[in-house]
Amino acid sequence: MEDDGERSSIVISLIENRAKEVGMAAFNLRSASLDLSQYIETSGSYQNTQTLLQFYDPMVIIVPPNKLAADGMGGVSELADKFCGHIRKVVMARGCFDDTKGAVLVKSLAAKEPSALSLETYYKQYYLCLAAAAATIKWIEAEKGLIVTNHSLSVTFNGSFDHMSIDATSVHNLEIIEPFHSSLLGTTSKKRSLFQMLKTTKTIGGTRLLRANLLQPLKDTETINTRLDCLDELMKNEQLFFGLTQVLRKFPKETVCEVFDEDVLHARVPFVARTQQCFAVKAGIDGLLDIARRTFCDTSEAIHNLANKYREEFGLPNLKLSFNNKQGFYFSIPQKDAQGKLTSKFIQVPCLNVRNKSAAGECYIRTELCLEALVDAIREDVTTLTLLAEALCLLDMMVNSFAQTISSKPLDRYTRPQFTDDGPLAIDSGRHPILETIHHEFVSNGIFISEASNMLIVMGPNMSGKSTYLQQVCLTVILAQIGCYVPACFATIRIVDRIFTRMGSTDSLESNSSTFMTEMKETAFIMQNVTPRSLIVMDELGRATSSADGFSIAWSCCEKLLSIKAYTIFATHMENLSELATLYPNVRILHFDVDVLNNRLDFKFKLKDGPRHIPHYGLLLAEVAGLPRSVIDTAQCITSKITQTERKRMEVNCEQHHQLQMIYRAAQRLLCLKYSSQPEDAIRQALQNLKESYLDGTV
Ligand SMILES: Nc1ncnc2c1ncn2[C@@H]1O[C@H](COP(=O)(O)OP(=O)(O)OP(=O)(O)O)[C@@H](O)[C@H]1O
Repeated sequence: MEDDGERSSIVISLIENRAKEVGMAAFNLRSASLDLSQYIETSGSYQNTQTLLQFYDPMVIIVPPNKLAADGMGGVSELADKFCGHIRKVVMARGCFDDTKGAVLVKSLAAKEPSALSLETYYKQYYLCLAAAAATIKWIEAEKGLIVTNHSLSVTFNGSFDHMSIDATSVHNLEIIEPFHSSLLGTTSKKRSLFQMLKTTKTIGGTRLLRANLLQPLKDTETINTRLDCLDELMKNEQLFFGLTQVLRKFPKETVCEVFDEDVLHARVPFVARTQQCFAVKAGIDGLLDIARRTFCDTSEAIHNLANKYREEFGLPNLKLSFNNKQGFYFSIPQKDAQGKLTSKFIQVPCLNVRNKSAAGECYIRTELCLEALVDAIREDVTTLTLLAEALCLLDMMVNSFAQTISSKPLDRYTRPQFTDDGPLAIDSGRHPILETIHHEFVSNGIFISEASNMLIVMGPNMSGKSTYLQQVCLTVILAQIGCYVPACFATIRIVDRIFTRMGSTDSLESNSSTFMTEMKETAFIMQNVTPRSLIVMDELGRATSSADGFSIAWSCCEKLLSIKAYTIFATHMENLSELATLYPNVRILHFDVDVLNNRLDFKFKLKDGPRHIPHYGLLLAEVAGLPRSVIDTAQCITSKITQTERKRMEVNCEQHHQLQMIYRAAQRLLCLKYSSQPEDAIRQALQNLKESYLDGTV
């Protein structure tokens, strides 16, 4: 690769969509590498993009032509201007930002396809950075005469540097933005998503910020804690909370609507649109505009009066007064009515029409002048205004969403979470934030997962609450990392940098994949992208193929995940998987408590320690679902024979490894005490208790 001795060797392309999602492609000419990033911009001043630009310090920034965003913000093009003191800005036509071409280029040029794009769906999801890649490569080829040969480019994909990354599948599985349309709880009522639950914001900016935060929670403990401090203050100081709620309700209206009339809306019907445009600026702002507006109203009224007069005078009840942008007002009369009745008087309409049109034209010109004057007046303060708008959006999210949600629950239902960099993920009496609002007797469950015990295997019959629990833990972490209280008595969270989920079992017709292939592709994606700070939840991995293969895949995936420090929760029906705990002391087995009464399962939804064998729960549930008795009897016979020998072998194994497990459990308790904020006396006592239970063999 050529090095022309320039200070920087990085070429960046930037593009954004209307939802303020930004795609960036950073090409390093020296190292022949391409970094792709795509993230949602959470601030009007493009803080995320600025951080990345500072990080890369590019020599060229390529942007599409400037187009004011819907909210009047300048967009990435204007941002590039800011950075262009010493950097060259290049504007390339939108057509050069071609995501399909970008995807083809990345696939063919990359030495190794970036694992983050290993699923076809991710090529669709990350279309913006692929569009940026197409523009970057085109510019490099044309301007630098540099041709990248096939399979030689090192391509990496980053989400955003400062945020937790949640892939699209997990956003769907966790029902963060949209709920599944399921009939959970035996009702057909539409379940809400986390976004819908929290969407009590009052401004569009606040709602957008909330959505962006849920899709990209924070990773920076300081910012999260600052938000939580604000929330503490709001929860303590009722007057402040209600005061801010009131002010926020009025604020945007008072400032924005000093000049413009808030009731004036965009309209499609031509005459209504013309009227709305004439009345966009409030009366009293511009004298000449008021006069032009009066003329417009007078001529419009005169035309309507004339139509009424002609109807009566010439006996034309079917005379219709219409309007279009080209002709203005015009009469239409059915031909049979018009014959022999029309006189030259009808010519008067065009005269009124011309006056009406010119009055509207005058209104437009004056309105534009008012708009320019307004823009001039605020131009100097635009940076301050942008910051103010950002602060207002944040305040809207904190007050109207977070504080409002928490305060609408009974006292102490939500608590402030704590954070560590390498401590456990510990939640006491956690609840599912959405299901607990629907289900009045929702049973709380905790979690303790640490580096000494970084995998939980959760077992239990169907319908015992496994999937709900997995979703609950992830949603709690997300809530904590956006700076909100969480539905639990206590929570301490190791900052999570990625959440991965493998749940559900739907075929992907779109990508022509079977249930099993979809499952495997998603699992491969997790294995390739997992980091030591990830939280992984897997629901019944390996059930979509033959039981032996499914089991071996589940087992080996667990082994792979155990070798890194990521925290994994694995829900399964495969009882044999509990044997992992006999080989790996950092695996902990839990089960959902269920009683069997008169051949019926009584679900307790309470998570308990250790494995528990419930004989033939699948058959019991199948019977409830209506499978014929004879079929159930035969199945019962077969399954007893298979499981008897298997159970004996497992029990022997368990006993042998009891001692090792005890050591690990003691280590876990010690780790817990290390991060405990209890007074010294209490910790001494806990250590003493631990010693005694260890000696008794009851840890
Ligand atoms: N903690 C809880 N408290 C009260 N009800 C719960 C709780 N957890 C789950 N439920 C109820 O149980 C139903 C089934 O839960 P869930 O789907 O999580 O079970 P599952 O064990 O994953 O089942 P399967 O193995 O068949 O997928 C939920 O729809 C909910 O109504």
